[in-house]
Amino acid sequence: MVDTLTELCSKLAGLMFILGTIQQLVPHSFYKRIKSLWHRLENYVNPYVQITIDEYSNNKRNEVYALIKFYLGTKSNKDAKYLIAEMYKKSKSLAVSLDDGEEVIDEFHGVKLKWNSYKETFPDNSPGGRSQPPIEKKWYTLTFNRKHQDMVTGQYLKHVMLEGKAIEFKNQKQKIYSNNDSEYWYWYGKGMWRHINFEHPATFDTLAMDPKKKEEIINDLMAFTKGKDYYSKVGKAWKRGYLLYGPPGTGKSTMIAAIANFLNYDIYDLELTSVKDNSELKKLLMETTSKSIIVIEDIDCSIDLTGKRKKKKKKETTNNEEDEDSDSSAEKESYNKESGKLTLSGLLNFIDGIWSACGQERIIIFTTNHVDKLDPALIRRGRMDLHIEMSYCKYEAFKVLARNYLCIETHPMFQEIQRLLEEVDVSPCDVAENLMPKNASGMPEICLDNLIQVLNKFKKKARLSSKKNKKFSTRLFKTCSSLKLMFE
Ligand SMILES: Nc1ncnc2c1ncn2[C@@H]1O[C@H](COP(=O)(O)OP(=O)(O)OP(=O)(O)O)[C@@H](O)[C@H]1O
Ligand SMILES: [Mg+2]
Repeated sequence: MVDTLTELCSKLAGLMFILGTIQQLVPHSFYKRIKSLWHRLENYVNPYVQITIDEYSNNKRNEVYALIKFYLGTKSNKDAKYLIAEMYKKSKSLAVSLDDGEEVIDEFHGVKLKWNSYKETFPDNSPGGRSQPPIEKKWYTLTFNRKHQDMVTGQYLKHVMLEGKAIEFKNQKQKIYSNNDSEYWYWYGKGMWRHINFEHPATFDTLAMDPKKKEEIINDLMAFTKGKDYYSKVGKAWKRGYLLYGPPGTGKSTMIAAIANFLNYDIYDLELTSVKDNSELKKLLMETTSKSIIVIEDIDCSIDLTGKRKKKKKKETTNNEEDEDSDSSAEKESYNKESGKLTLSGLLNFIDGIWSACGQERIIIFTTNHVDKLDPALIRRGRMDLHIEMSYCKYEAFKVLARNYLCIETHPMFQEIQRLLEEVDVSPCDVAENLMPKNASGMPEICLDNLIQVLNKFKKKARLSSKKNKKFSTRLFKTCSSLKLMFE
């Protein structure tokens, strides 16, 4: 069969030569007719088109090849007999791909497409190359009928790329980035972000909080990830802001880890105190990727934004231009004229300025222990779309912790714990700490009893401090009354 085809091709090449000669001898219109007849004959004999995708192009790894490899990995399980399982450096699990010489038939919109995998090895003839292992050349070919060429190049290959990217993303290990000190990247020429693999075990299942609130957050996240078309329809950048607030140890950082694991997003942990000025903040933002969470922890401690705003308000008041709407005043501000400083307006631009739209699918999270200290402009809806209060541990949250730490759903001692949790403010962190088995026996009763004792101590402390507060306020009241009498 191959021999016959080779013979046919050489005959067609001969005909081509004859056609070239005819072009010079016959009138143009006649030549055009012969040419169209020729094309029809050519399509009849060989109606197939073949596209080759090499593993390397211009000495660089071809990204398209890598994406096709991911795509074919999912298709190959049904058709191909010989597969290769590989563990990529960046991958969470084993990736399966076609072995050399294998073939897969794919179908798209009812059209059959044939993929083949090839490998060739040859010795390295470069100077000193003899001692090196042989050079490997790998490539895929995609064969399809010529009449589907537009569909294949227009739609099918786009579909393969998108699917390949989705599989690559799902398999990729998550990373957590932290920003380098500006001097570090200036002098050492390193990037602005440093990263390590992110391997936090927190999930929404292990997060102790009110189940209704948890469901709301999960629904919000799911709507966000599926909202590409919606965001573009309403003309909004595809990003969402969350403000997590609450006392220490209530799970704000744990929530961030759970969100990252739920969405499989990378985390950019932005340390504002290491950022020199607004332009550096802008550069940092531009270096973040899509499908990521930008986190600013303890935003109230990171930068004295409120102080600067207060100064401005004072100035405005003296000018008799007091503006009650702090939000709009913040947006207008170009105060401080302190170019070379990180300012509130810089941060607001970071969140929703024009350059915040330079990537897609991004979540920005602020955490704070003191929500009342924050400038209203910073956390208004639209910037921080969802305000999530992480509160003290109540009974529902305790049950999640008991399941996590002791593997129990219920216990007779739960009743007393429920009663105590209604009376005292204790963080999930403190509850979790007391549920951890402290000896080898790991008996749940010991841990629960331990927790009850601690809760009782909290209760006693709370009672004492409320008594002290009462005494103090009575004394204050008395002093004020006597002062009032004196002045009257
Ligand atoms: N809601 C929670 N669900 C599960 N574990 C929690 C929760 N809250 C706290 N923990 C446990 O307590 C530890 C501390 O919690 P975390 O660091 O998330 O608190 P935080 O609110 O970020 O505190 P801070 O305000 O001090 O930063 C976590 O490692 C986790 O084990
Ligand atoms: Mg924290």
